[in-house]
Amino acid sequence: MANYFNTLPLREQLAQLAQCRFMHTVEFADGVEALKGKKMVVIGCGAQGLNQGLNLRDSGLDVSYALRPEAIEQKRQSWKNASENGFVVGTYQELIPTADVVLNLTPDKQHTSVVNAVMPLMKEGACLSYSHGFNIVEEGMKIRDDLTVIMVAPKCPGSEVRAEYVRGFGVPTLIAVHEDNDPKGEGLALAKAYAVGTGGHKAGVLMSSFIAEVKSDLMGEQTILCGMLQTGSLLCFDKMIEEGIDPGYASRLIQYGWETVTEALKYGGVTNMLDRLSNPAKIKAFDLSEELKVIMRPLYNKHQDDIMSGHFSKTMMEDWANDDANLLKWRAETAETNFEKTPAGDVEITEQEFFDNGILMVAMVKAGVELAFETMTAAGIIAESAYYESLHETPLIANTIARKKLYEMNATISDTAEYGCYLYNHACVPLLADFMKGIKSDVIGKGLSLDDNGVDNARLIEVNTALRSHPVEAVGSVLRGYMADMKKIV
Ligand SMILES: NC(=O)C1=CN([C@@H]2O[C@H](COP(=O)(O)OP(=O)(O)OC[C@H]3O[C@@H](n4cnc5c(N)ncnc54)[C@H](OP(=O)(O)O)[C@@H]3O)[C@@H](O)[C@H]2O)C=CC1
Ligand SMILES: CC[C@](O)(C(C)=O)C(=O)O
Ligand SMILES: [Mg+2]
Ligand SMILES: [Mg+2]
Repeated sequence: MANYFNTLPLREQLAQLAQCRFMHTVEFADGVEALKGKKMVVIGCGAQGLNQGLNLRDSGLDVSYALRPEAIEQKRQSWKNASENGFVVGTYQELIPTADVVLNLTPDKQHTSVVNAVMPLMKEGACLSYSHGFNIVEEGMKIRDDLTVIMVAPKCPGSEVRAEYVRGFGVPTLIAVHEDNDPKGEGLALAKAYAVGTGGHKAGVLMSSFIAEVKSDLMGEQTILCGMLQTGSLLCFDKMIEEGIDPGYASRLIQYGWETVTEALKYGGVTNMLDRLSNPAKIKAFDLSEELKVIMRPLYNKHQDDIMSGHFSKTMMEDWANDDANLLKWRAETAETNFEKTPAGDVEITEQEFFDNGILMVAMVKAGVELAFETMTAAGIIAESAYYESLHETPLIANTIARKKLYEMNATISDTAEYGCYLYNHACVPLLADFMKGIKSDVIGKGLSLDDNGVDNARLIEVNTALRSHPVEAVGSVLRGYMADMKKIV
């Protein structure tokens, strides 16, 4: 198997990367009809498997779970997830031959072996679905000619796929049909019905390609979504301790601060997040973020370049072949960091205080969102896709940190995202060492504490104009217009 993307001529690579069309509500008028009465068999019952399955069943579809024998015999968590929720559970041999649609929701690392095991059992003309195209794009998996291959990729963690559905909404979703595998021309109808079944159509569906999804998903998760939040958490915590802030307060400010400041981002973009600060604090956050962008831009470019060239996937696959040695080591190291080991203190922080005392966190989010968006679009990824993979998903990942710190984030995201997050973190911490030397508790921990909130009018207008005219704000305000039913979290 060879990297599929790298086998394509440049013009085809560019065409696939640029594939992105926002789908209109009327295109989902048939609801889940294309899947009604069809047997959907999910392989794996983890973060995406369980939550997508619950939504699909609540949308009136027939869902069951095929698990590997050891998971059933040992009554593993996947078995508990499926059976305690009342789903039929069986082996591949029992369930795959009955399936009209097989949903491969196992970790990316397992896709080649899982697909090789289930493909011979799949009935003629059935459909194989993924929620991330790594196996097809980066590993070059070849699927039997009679099978339809689709992708329905929610742009958020599995827990939020369920939470948003239960709130009556959904999460933005990318759908695609693998052009090498659409023998009956029904891939799009199946993918649309699946997106409706998970609730995705209420938040916005992009008709994309396997390639555009993979190259943007990897970039978002490694940089702003997970890498930046992890790096920011560790650096901000250590700085506060160095500055004599109470550890319990510092821990709480970060653990819940990402969620609070990015809630403002979710509702009104970077502009609204910075508008929540006083005028002097806004100018300070803006200046810090401009400085951060200059320092971090080469790192964002490197991540995007390594993703495009296949270097990232090659090195991660080497780690897979080495029993995840790096992943497991980095996971254990993260558990030992000061931030992870310090429980949030029993101290009240008001919603506004998270902004006032977290100016650096706001600056980091702004810098990360804008850099990720700028880097993705410069690489040929369309603005809508880049928006979902940067600004839109950041609050959804921040929510996981509020639950149980970095542990929860890294447990909830895919192993692929977790691996990329550590790579970014290891490169970004030393990169920001000098910058952090100049940081004091006025921008993280205590707030500016000014007697006078006066600012220079011309400078404030300059900052406001720059904020509002960034391209992520333009596409964001259009896309958020489609998400009017989005529910408040904090
Ligand atoms: N995590 C997320 O939020 C997102 C994930 N995705 C994509 O969704 C897919 C699933 O990821 P995610 O939900 O994180 O996965 P998880 O790690 O949460 O779940 C994996 C499931 O697969 C089972 N599994 C593991 N190894 C094997 C194997 N060799 N054979 C069969 N089953 C196996 C596990 O059960 P057991 O070990 O008990 O057998 C478990 O139930 C990936 O393609 C990922 O990129 C897309 C968007 C977001
Ligand atoms: C942010 C990581 C993600 O891509 C996701 C939840 O969308 C993943 O792979 O987990
Ligand atoms: Mg993703
Ligand atoms: Mg991902």
